[in-house]
Amino acid sequence: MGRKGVIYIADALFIVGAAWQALSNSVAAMIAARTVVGLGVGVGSLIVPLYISELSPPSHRGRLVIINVLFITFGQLIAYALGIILSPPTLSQDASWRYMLGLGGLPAGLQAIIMVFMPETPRWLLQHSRRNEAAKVIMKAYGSLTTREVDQVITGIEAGVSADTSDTLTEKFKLLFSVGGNRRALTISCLLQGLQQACGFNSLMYFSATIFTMVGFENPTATAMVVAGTNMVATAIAFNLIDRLGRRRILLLSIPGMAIGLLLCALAFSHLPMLTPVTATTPNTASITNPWPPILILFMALYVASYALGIGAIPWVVQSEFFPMRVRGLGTGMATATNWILNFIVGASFLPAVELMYGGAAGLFVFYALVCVTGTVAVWRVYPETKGLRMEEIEEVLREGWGNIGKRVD
Ligand SMILES: O[C@H]1[C@H](O)[C@@H](O)[C@H](O)[C@@H](O)[C@H]1O
Repeated sequence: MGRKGVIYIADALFIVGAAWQALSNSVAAMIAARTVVGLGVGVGSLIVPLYISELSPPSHRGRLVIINVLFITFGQLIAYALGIILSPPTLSQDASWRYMLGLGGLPAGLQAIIMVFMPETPRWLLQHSRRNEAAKVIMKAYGSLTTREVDQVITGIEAGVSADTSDTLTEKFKLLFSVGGNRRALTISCLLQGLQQACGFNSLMYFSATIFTMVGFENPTATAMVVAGTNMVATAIAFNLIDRLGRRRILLLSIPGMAIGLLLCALAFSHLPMLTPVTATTPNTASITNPWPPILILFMALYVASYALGIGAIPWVVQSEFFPMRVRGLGTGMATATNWILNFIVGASFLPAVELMYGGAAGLFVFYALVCVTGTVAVWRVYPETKGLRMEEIEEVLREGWGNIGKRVD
């Protein structure tokens, strides 16, 4: 079917799911429709970074994968903006949510149209013995290469392809877990993806409007755009920094930065009279004279910016370049699954945790800060700097142990 085929499937799931949500008239239909969209999210978030990394020349791979994250954060910002624009009085209560959910199919439709003009990846073409087409795609994607250089790239890809196609899934699992370098690549990728979610960032993405209602903002959705906007701007900055500063250094600055931001948010929460998430349907006007709400926004922006500069984008880059070709599909699949499982747990536990935990939101943010502190130690222990290394050299670094930890490679 090819990588493009799988992208079309993801797009179809988004379009059908979005239309179904917009037209649904019962909770059961809505759950079914959201499940379809959920499948689209799962398929899309695995295949798109893989497509990008297989198509891009090694020197640009990291930054091109971050462009994908940049567009995700842009989409999140647009979603918030549409939430404001389409709400009553612009549209009636019933029409507003139908349009919001239905419009979710639009970017997928656009992507499907653009994909018609995009090539298959050289790797897939070589897997299907379409050498001439693969050479053309490489020429186009890599820029100016001589025929000899193109041949070299093809030989490199073919070596991986032939090993890959002859392995069964069980063999791949065995390879992934029994070969030290692969196991280490898997540990690091899953650790980073897990940390990206367990730090609680998406509880802000999903519930910041609820949080701002709880502490008394009159226009909580507009305020929540600060979170989505900061996330996008800082991801754009990460795009420029990643190859210059090095991933390890960025991570070891950004994760402690997040812990500080979270603790400061907890401090702000403890000074705010808060409604519970359940009763917070109308703003808590009692706290409007309190100086802490704007301070809370500032602290949240610090947390979000620290997140987006490092752990928000880097795990996607790492998983696309740490695995040797032979186990890349399986390895990136497991790391992506780790991301979404923890995303689900954080999303589903946020409201009950605020309600039930000691200290409410403040307590929960202290917990997230502890996750960040543990994460900093784990990254410091196992993540080697790979700045400026080619993918084969990264394999070399992880073959014997956790690599050149803490040493500069430039
Ligand atoms: O890399 C992305 C990005 O940071 C998004 O803002 C976040 O919502 C996703 O969970 C994450 O995977």
